[in-house]
Amino acid sequence: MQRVVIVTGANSGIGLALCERLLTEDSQLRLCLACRNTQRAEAARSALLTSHTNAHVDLLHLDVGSVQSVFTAAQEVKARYSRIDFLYLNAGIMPNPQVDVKAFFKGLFSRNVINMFATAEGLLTQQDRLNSDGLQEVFATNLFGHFLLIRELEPLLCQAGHTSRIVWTSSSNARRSAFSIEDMQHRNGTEPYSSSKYASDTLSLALNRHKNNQGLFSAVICPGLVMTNLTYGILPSFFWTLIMPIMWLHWLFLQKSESLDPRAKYHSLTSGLGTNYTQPRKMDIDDEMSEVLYSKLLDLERVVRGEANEGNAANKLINST
Ligand SMILES: NC(=O)C1=CN([C@@H]2O[C@H](COP(=O)(O)OP(=O)(O)OC[C@H]3O[C@@H](n4cnc5c(N)ncnc54)[C@H](OP(=O)(O)O)[C@@H]3O)[C@@H](O)[C@H]2O)C=CC1
Ligand SMILES: CC(C)=CCC[C@@H](C)[C@H]1CC[C@H]2C3=C(CC[C@]12C)[C@@]1(C)CCC(=O)C[C@@H]1CC3
Repeated sequence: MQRVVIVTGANSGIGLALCERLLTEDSQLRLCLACRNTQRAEAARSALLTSHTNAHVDLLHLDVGSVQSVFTAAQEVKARYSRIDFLYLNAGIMPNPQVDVKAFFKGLFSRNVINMFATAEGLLTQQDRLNSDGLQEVFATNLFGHFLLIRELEPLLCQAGHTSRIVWTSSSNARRSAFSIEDMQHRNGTEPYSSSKYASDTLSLALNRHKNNQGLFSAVICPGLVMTNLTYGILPSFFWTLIMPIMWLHWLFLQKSESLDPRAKYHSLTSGLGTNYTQPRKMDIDDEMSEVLYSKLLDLERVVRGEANEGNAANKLINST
């Protein structure tokens, strides 16, 4: 049977590389690129069709950071497909990143140096803002839009006798201490990216608890450090060339293993000999918090559905979540 795969943020970076790989693994796929920028999406589709001439590649307009766009895109998906096999939740932003250079040099000579290179702990802050729905942009894009998409697509994801999978592109930068359940949108901090990625790890756990019995399974992956538009937004490309030898040395310390566990994040790594492999690592998440987050997201979903139906002002949202 032809498998249906949807990838958000598929027009560049990791999303596009993933699509390339998926078509190499299974040329019969029905692959749907869910992107907000139509021009870039078309360019991505053409590039994929150049290397996979007979592939079936669809385009879907989706701005995952806009509630209305998610609802419209989900309607379109339901009209096009009767089920979804894989939903890759990959779109993500890190707006206005700032590197704390002082902390970097301090970290370089500390015992925490390996961890610093792997997770950027203490090094990176961002400037977030409210979007037109009245939500924090990073939370809305990296987490909530994807949550709404899952909720809207449940009829296609939870089908009797069929297994569907959700895969979140998380990050080693996801950190418990950057996330507060009282402030899930991260209105008050300076690490919205880290917070949103921790929230997706936690949400994945709750989704597994609530949906496994309906045939829906959620997994979290960590791509490591990849040179994309996102990383070029942190440092210019010549800087990356300069620090690459240090970054590469870090990966030499990583070892190989394999399993499948809803509490593990699957890290994509490269050994010192250049072999690529995946390593599951336990996530710092717990059932209780994942349950609270899940119910808070459901509350927020009810609010935005009310907003979408009534067309009310965004201010209500800000006060109620
Ligand atoms: N690069 C890295 O080292 C790491 C990246 N990641 C994660 O990988 C994922 C992909 O990022 P990466 O490939 O690096 O960076 P890119 O900036 O190349 O890709 C991000 C993708 O997300 C899309 N996107 C952003 N905002 C929206 C939106 N509102 N609606 C729809 N699509 C949107 C972008 O589309 P557009 O062209 O329209 O902007 C683009 O296609 C992200 O979730 C990121 O957090 C995780 C760990 C490390
Ligand atoms: C000389 C100087 C100022 C070097 C700074 C190095 C940092 C810019 C990198 C060290 C670890 C990197 C890292 C990321 C960004 C760049 C670093 C902070 C990510 C946060 C990028 C996006 C992710 O999702 C995870 C990455 C972890 C490691």
